[in-house]
Amino acid sequence: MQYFPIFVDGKQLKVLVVGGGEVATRKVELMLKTPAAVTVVSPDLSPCLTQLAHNNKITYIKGFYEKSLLNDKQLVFVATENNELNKEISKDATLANVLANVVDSPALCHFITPSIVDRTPMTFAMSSEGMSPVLLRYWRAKLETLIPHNLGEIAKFAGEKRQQVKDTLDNVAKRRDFWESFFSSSRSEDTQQLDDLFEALINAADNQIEIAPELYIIQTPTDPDSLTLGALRHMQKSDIAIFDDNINPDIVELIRRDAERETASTNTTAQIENYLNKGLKVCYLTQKSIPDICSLKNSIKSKIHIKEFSHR
Ligand SMILES: C[C@@]1(CC(=O)O)C2=NC(=C\c3[nH]c(c(CCC(=O)O)c3CC(=O)O)Cc3[nH]c(c(CC(=O)O)c3CCC(=O)O)/C=C3\N/C(=C\2)[C@@H](CCC(=O)O)[C@]3(C)CC(=O)O)/[C@H]1CCC(=O)O
Ligand SMILES: NC(=O)c1ccc[n+]([C@@H]2O[C@H](COP(=O)([O-])OP(=O)(O)OC[C@H]3O[C@@H](n4cnc5c(N)ncnc54)[C@H](O)[C@@H]3O)[C@@H](O)[C@H]2O)c1
Repeated sequence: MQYFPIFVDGKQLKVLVVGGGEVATRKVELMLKTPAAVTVVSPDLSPCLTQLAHNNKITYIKGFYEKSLLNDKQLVFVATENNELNKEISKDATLANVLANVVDSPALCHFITPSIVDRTPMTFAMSSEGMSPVLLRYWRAKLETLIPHNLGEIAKFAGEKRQQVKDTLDNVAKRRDFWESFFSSSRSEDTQQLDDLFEALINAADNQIEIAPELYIIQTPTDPDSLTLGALRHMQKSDIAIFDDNINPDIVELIRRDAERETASTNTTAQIENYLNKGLKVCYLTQKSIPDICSLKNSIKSKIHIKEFSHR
C-alpha cells in the first residue's frame, strides 16, 4: 500500500483550490460535503462556483495563483489547464508543507482523491492507487447498488445507543456480541424496526448474552475470492486466529483487525484448547482435508460449539 487512507476532520481544514473550471468545481463540491473552509483562486469561475461564492459557501479570490496563498492552508487542489504552473504549485506546496492534489497527475500529488460511497456517517472511500480509475468507478457503482441507502440512519441510531449499551453490558466482548446480534438481524435493515429490535435485544442481553467460547474451523482456499461469506463473517467475529503457515497472507489480512494472530504449532489441538478455556472465540484457518479436519474436531475436549466452513 503506497497511499495511506485516513479520515481527516474537515473542521480543522483550510483548503485552497487553484482554478475555476469543471474539475475545480468537482473538487470544491466534494470538499463542501465537510465543514472545511474552501478558498478558490482563479480569474474566472464556473456557474456553479459563482453561485457558491455568491452564497458565501466559498471564499473567492479573483486573480492568479500566488505562493503566499498556501501560507495558512493544509491542502491544495490544483486544477488549471497549465501543466507547468501545476508543477510549480506542487513544488511550492512541498516547501510549504501543504499537501497537494494535482488533478490527473499522480506524480505531482501528495495525496490522491478516493472514490467515495457516501452514506454519512458511513463513508466508504476507495483507491486503486492511480492504477485504474475506471476499475475503481466500476466497483463504486457496484457497491452503490449493494450498500443500502438507509445505512447512514442505521449507523446514527447505533451511535446514539452506544452509551446505553456500554452502561448495560460491562465488557467489550459482550458489547461486540450484542452489536453483532443486532446487525445480523434482518430487522436492523429497516429503520422503522430499530427501536423495537434494540429494546428486545438489550433486555435479553442483560441476562442472557454470555460470552461462550466457540471454534470456527475454516478450510481455507488459496484465492481470497473463494472464501465463503459465512467463513468471512466468522473470521470477523474471532478473538484469536490460528493459521497454518501455508495460508495466503491476503486471506490472513481479512481477519478482524484487533484479533490476535498466531501460526499453528505442532500441537494445534492444545493451542486451540488453551484459548477456548479462556472463553475466547477461535478461528483456525487450514488447508487440511475434511477427514483431517474431522479428527482435529474430535480431538477437542472442550464442550463448545464448533462450526466448520469448507470450500468447493
Ligand atoms: C476517484 C476519482 C475521483 C475524482 O477524479 O474526483 C479519480 N479519478 C476518477 C475517475 C477518472 N479519472 C480519469 C478517468 C478517465 C479514464 C482514464 O483515463 O483512466 C476516470 C473515469 C471516469 O471519469 O469515468 C482520468 C485520470 N485520472 C488520473 C489520470 C492520470 C493517470 O492515470 O496517470 C487520468 C488519465 C488522464 C488522461 O489520460 O488524460 C489520476 C487520478 N485520478 C484519481 C481519482 C486519482 C487516483 C485514484 C485512484 O486510483 O485511487 C489520481 C491519481 C489523481 C487525482 O486526480 O486525485 C474518480 C473515480 C471514479 C468514481 O468514483 O467515479
Ligand atoms: N474537464 C474534465 O472532465 C477533465 C478530465 C480530465 C482531466 N482534465 C484536466 O484537468 C485540468 C482542468 O480541467 P478543467 O476542465 O477544469 O479546465 P478549465 O480550462 O475549464 O479550467 C482551468 C481553470 O484554471 C484557471 N487558471 C488558469 N491559470 C490560472 C492561474 N494562474 N491561477 C488560477 N487559476 C488559473 C482558468 O481560469 C480556469 O478557470 C486540465 O488540465 C484538463 O486537461 C479535465
